[in-house]
Amino acid sequence: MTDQPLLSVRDLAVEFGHGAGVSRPVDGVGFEVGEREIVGIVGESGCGKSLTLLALLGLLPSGGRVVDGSITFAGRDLRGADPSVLRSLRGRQVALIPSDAGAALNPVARVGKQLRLSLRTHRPELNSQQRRGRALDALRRARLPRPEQALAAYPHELSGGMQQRSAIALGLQNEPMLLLADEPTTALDVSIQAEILRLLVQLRDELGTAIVFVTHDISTVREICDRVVVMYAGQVVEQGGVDEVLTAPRHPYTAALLGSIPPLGGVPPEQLETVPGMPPDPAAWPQGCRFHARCRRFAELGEPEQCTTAWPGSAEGRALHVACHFPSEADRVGAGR
Ligand SMILES: Nc1ncnc2c1ncn2[C@@H]1O[C@H](COP(=O)(O)OP(=O)(O)OP(=O)(O)O)[C@@H](O)[C@H]1O
Repeated sequence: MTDQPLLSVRDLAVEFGHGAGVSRPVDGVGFEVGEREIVGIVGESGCGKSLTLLALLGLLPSGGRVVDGSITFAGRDLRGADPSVLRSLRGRQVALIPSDAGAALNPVARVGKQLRLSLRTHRPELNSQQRRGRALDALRRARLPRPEQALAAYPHELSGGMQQRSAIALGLQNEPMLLLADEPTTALDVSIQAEILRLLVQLRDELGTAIVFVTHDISTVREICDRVVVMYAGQVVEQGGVDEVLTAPRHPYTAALLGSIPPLGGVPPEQLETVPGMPPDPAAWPQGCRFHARCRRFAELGEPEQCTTAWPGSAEGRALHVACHFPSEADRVGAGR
């Protein structure tokens, strides 16, 4: 790995709306991704994970805009980049795999045609025979069992798992440096989910592609990621190496998320605890630590005033970082809720 991270995001903020109706669902997010690294972004629904990914590629939904921060990819400033630069980057150096393969694949075009069209855009130097060969290679790499048949198939003729493998092949055939995967397995059966996760790790090992993996399920982070970024209410509350953060979470929110998944060995789903309460609204973020109203430690400590008045710090850069006024030194799963 070089000294410079492949991707560096600092103080990223995204807003929607205007005047009194403004909301800021991403509010000061910072993290880095090194070459060949798999970084998981985890947090409950609505905490800003997807918008963070979309902002990196200039793909925010209409009305959304980046209002603060910097995005540096392979030494280039992406925040200030021209839309044409971002367009040529997408699919060539950075690929996005959405949760629903249907959104990545065109339903009315055969898989092979879609792969070849993308190659024609990003690799104009290849002739049609080379494009076909390369498309076939991409499907083989994505471990489609009958790649020739898949080339000739329409997406609806493939199973959900095979569609997702085709979407991964489409994303990876140009050998991008970075793959952004937004909940890439949620639409799939549990056994297929595990296969797709294994596939992503294999592809990183074979091609050296760094991966940012967005999920609300912290157990998948444990399986495939090197580092984890925990988001809550538009901010990063804890980040660091997976082993460190997931075995000894320092932020009460991380501990609560870990308490809401089955321990290894499993318990019946009805006995699982979720994080009690609801996340706040991005149009009216609470003052101080945004988690305080749901934080067991805040209650146990007698509701310290600083938790309700002061944001506990920023979580930037690679170093293990926790944004809490009262972090655990060596918390254990569930102990900090
Ligand atoms: N198009 C939009 N206009 C206004 N606000 C939006 C828009 N899209 C998202 N938001 C707001 O941003 C918040 C974060 O959305 P985002 O999709 O990034 O969450 P997420 O963490 O990826 O959740 P999930 O796991 O459900 O996908 C949402 O809760 C919503 O309040």
